[in-house]
Amino acid sequence: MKAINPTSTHAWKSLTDLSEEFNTIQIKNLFADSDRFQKYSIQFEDVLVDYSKNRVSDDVKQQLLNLASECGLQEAIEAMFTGQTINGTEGRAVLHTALRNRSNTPVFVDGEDVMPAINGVLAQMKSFADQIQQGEWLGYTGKPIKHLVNIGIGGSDLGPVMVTEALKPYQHADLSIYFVSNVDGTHIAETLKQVDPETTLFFIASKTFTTQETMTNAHSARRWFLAHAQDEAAVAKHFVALSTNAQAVAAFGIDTANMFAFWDWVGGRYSLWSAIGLPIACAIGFDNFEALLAGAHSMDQHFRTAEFEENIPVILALVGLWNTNFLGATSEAILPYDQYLHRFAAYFQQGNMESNGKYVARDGGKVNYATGPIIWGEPGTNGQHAFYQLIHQGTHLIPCDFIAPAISHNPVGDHHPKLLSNFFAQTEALMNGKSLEEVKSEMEKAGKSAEAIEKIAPHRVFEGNRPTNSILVKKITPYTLGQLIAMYEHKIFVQGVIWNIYSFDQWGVELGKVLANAILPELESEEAVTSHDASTNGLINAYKSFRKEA
Ligand SMILES: O=P(O)(O)OC[C@H]1O[C@](O)(CO)[C@@H](O)[C@@H]1O
Repeated sequence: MKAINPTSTHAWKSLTDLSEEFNTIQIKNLFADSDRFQKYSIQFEDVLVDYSKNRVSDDVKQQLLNLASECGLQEAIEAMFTGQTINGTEGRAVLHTALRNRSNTPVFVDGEDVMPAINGVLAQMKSFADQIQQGEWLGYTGKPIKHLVNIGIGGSDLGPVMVTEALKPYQHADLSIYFVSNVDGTHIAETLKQVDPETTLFFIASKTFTTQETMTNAHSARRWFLAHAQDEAAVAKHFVALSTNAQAVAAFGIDTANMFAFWDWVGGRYSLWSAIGLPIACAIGFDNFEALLAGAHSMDQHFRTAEFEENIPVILALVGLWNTNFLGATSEAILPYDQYLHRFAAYFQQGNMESNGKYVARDGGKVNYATGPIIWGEPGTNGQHAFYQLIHQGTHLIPCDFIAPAISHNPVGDHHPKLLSNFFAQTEALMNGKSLEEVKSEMEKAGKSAEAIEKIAPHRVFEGNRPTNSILVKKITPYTLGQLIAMYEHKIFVQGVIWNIYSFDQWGVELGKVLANAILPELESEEAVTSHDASTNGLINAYKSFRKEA
């Protein structure tokens, strides 16, 4: 992959010039072009992406496309899909696309086709998920499994949580699923209160099988289980491992026959397509898991082959980059108008921020431009009654992605048209705003006094001109969900390429882990610590003093 400082490109300079005009240009005025919606929206199968409500013109779009070319995007895409070592700091390929490569064409890493191994694990997953779904996998007292408990954190948690929540309508009626991630004992304790050891299956999900939180929760689950089962041999019926580390799985006491493998070229936050997806397959059935893979594969094909100007992930990435690097946005909100997608923003908080939250460029120098934005969001309409105030009238420019299905899984009364009317209204309001004149005239019509109008009217003005993308899908199915996830994954990839950073490592999470491991033994004794700065010493010593009263 080319290592190019994007600010040294011709396109970056042109975009900088254009940004002077586009910092103040009114999006609503751009709609004087009656073809704007057609020109600035892309439909791929049942996914429609409308990016027309952005401060984007033909010139801006052209320069963004030039930027992508100058930064070697096409070569970078091919490098990823063909298994080249694009994770430069860990010396690894990045092949979540191979995990869902339904065309089954060979994909080589170091001269070896990875597809047979992928297909082998998928077959193992199918056989296991079928047994769970059909009530054939029996616990130590001969009863079928009813409760699925995934123990994992980060990428070994967020993907399966988000997908099983999003696809709840597809979940087997006799199965319930729980997720334990936090090392806070409350998480495992409250979960174990809800399940029965005779009918519970634990998935210990960890790429490394060394993560402190996961191992601590896994040991607690094992102790709890053995306190009931009183038989080590029963562990094999109730614990499976999803990992790349067979040695650590065996050391934990899980038979490697109950291990579902994946590989170092699967990044944690891109791993739901791998064995990490086993709880998904068990909850919604393997056919539905395969449909999820197929949806992602279709988006992969679109991403790899569509012209950049008609390429959804590329366009979303470029528009996001325009907002971040040229129009001053520092965060992006993901706002699904679908209750089932309530963990979607949290999922991409890791996906995006762990990938592109980096200030070191590929050559080891410090970047001189903004990289990954802060990602956040909640489902509409809840967010409207919480933080939309700031999006509409705050001092920060916050580009928003609105996501909604046209068809609800729960067509109760008029809930869905009401939900969607809010979606459409918000994007319109964010763009159009409301002028002082409009407010004054409304207040006059409502019979307000001149004094009240003078005092209150400015507070009721909306500047508007807030950029939004609208992503409308026909229905949230396993297939379309796979498409949406892959769409955002590739958006992150494109931005990482242009920002000239390594999107697939996560060194920034290491320091805190190391320091916590150093502090843990210091918490054992009651003696005051003096080994840190005054604040950290003070806090540790206050903790030791408070806990005496426990
Ligand atoms: O699957 P593992 O190895 O337990 O790691 C869990 C998570 O921890 C991280 O390494 C961050 O600490 C994530 O990238 C990863 O998804």
